[in-house]
Amino acid sequence: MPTKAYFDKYPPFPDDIPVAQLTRIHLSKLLANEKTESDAFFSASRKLGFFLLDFEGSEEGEAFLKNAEIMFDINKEVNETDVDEMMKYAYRPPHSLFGYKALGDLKVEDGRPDRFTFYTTSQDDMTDLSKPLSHPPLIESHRAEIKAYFKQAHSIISLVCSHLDFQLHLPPGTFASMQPMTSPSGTGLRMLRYPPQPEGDRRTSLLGHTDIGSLTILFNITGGLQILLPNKDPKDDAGWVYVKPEPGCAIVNLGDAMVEWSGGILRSNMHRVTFAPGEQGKVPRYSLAYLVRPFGDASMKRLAGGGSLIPEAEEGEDNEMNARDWEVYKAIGVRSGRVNASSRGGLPFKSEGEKVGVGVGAN
Ligand SMILES: O=C(O)CCC(=O)C(=O)O
Ligand SMILES: [Fe+2]
Repeated sequence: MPTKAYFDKYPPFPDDIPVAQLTRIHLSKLLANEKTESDAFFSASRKLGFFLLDFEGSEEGEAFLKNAEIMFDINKEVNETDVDEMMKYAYRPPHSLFGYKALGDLKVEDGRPDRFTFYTTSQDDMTDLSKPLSHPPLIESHRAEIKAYFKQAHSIISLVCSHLDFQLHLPPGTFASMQPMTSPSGTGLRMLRYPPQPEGDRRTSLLGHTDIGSLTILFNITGGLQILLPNKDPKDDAGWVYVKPEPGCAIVNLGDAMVEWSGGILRSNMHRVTFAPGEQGKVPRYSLAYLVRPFGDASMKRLAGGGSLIPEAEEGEDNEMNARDWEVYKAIGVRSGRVNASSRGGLPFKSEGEKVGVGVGAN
């Protein structure tokens, strides 16, 4: 989340509600290759698939926080622009998630409409890898800052990936090579706005899901994000707990691509957004999600072999699709209700070089 100055603009998160216990990982310690921090990061990536990444105390991290604040300012303005104007830039799911999503375009679990809007920019577009997409003037006038944000976020992701390589005994650069900035991908920066909900009619705004891509860096200031605790039923409200936003930190989570590549060792955990708790529920909620997707032609097969700790796939177990086709397949499945999202991965794992033969997707 941005710095304390931005938190001070909002009512406080209540201190008397249960919250998820996320491990706090420090960017500065990952940059310094501290083994205990790397181990803690890996453990959180397997057990919960969510952790807090603290940017304070690192020059790179603090520059990123500053730019995140600029993104929050843009978020507020773009999502508060007149809806008729924004509909000129509407997104086109399932093939493109870039652009504007109007209020209520998606459904929550019980079939009622969602309660949020978003505007998503494409990394390829903003870094000049693809031909420019059309945007409202506000976004056009901030291309330089958005491009800088993509570069900063991608550099952080590459660092996280280098620790995954180390932990899984993969050659350096393996995970980063699945999502370089130089190859076209569906990677985007999503600016989300959740209007306050009327008292007496409060419910889920964004349905429970796992992220399709590899990694997400999420900033928010007010609460509302909830994660499903491991081994809990998504239909049971008691299994969902709020994540408390912390100044100077992002919430980082792993997505389904990581489960595919790691043969189920890494975890992609269900999460959803509901009304913000306490006084925070009375104000609009903004969040900022950098959603990393593998490059379009990337293989979704396991990164097994060559001494890695990832178990080899059994006959027929490997995912034969490339990332582009797999993402469309999954997006259509989720929208049509063919696929019910569930937390995946976090499977048992032997770190002493002895591999365990386990299937992908078991919970
Ligand atoms: O708005 C949030 O806090 C979460 C957004 C999210 O989970 C997503 O866009 O995938
Ligand atoms: Fe998500």
